[in-house]
Amino acid sequence: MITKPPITRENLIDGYCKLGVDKGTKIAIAVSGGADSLCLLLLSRFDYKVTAITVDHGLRKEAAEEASFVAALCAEYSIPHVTLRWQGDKPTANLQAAAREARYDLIKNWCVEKGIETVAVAHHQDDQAETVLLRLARGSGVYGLAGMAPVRSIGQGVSLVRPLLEYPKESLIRTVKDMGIKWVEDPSNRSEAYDRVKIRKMLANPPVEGLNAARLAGTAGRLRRSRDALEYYERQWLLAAVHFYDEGYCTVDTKQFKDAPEEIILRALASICRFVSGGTYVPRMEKILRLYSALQEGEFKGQTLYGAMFSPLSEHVALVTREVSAISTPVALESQGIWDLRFWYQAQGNISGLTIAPVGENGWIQLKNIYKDMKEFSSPRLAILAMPALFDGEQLRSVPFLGYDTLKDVSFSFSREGNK
Ligand SMILES: Nc1ncnc2c1ncn2[C@@H]1O[C@H](COP(=O)(O)OP(=O)(O)OP(=O)(O)O)[C@@H](O)[C@H]1O
Repeated sequence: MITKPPITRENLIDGYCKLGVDKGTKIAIAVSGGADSLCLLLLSRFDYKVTAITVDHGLRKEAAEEASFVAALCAEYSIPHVTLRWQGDKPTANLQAAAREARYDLIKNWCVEKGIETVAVAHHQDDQAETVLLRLARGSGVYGLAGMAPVRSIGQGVSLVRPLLEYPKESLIRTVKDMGIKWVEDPSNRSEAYDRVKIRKMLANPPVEGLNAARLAGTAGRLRRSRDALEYYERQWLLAAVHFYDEGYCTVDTKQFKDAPEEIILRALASICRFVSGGTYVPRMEKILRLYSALQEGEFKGQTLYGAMFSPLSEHVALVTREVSAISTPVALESQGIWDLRFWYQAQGNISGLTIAPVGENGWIQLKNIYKDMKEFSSPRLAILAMPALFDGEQLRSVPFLGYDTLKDVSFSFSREGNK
């Protein structure tokens, strides 16, 4: 039996420190009201400037009560607390994943507003072990089996940290019990409708000796190091082979495919797709392999993957641009927002009636009528087609990246979104 380390204030400080979070830092702690997140909150409050955040997803009738429970507990301990609500229509498919994404988004936006750069969540060793088994069941490789990251960016300069990943749930419960604190039990944690719950039950009675949470989490830790090493070499390859442009496209030197390990190139291609299309997904391996062989054979004119389009630019250079048809239809311009998941913008002045859309063929024709020589733009045509532009109805009014602007009473700025 592997002994379980107790979680104390001191070793939590060590844990935060390993994740690059110094003592005294402002931290937002995501607190559901369960034993794990209460443990994290109550042990962090002495050495960090903590604010507790509870998200009410509006999906269970008890959620509002749970948020009030956390608020009351925080008031008792003089800890600042805020409840954020997930408003608007909820999807019917993949509700759990959508709720998680919405939760991180709400928390991130709140942190950006308050100038907080660190969000802590209370995932623990048992969660990590379950994640590894779930991913094994889906055929993951090194990247997935490395489990949940101890630290990762969630965009706009905000990091998500998981300082409890090495601690078993049992020790967190023990700590909260010792404090004499009650907590909330989420009923979905028991519902056998979820694969995670089935795996949890299996781990409570492992069919093979050694198939326990500590071992599985240990394996995830080792694979995380392997993954870090692969990412290091992927970055080196990207630096040598790819030129990324702020306008949201890139060029790839296909000569650099030679001699590089396939794993590195496949990962790099996935990163390129994410950069160009703004998504956070990892494209399916078979699809990346198909793209890779097309690139090697030089047969990739207009080949698309996850909203990124690959086209030959010259003999050994591939141009990767955002697939215009994958961009949603024009959206009304607001005073600030994120467009196409790729660009963050801010607009001031008389913006009513204006929309944002890609330049597209319509905008291109209008640009051609204005500029006699389109070659004066350094970006290739396919990249220009996907650039953000402002329209008044069908009329092109501004393409900030090209310096084209007819909106005298509107000031406008674009930058790449978050960490991309
Ligand atoms: N409603 C919530 N409000 C604030 N924080 C939450 C909420 N739900 C979960 N969290 C945070 O996320 C941590 C993990 O919770 P949980 O395992 O339920 O979430 P998840 O990441 O969506 O789940 P899964 O483990 O299924 O991926 C909690 O310990 C807590 O820090």
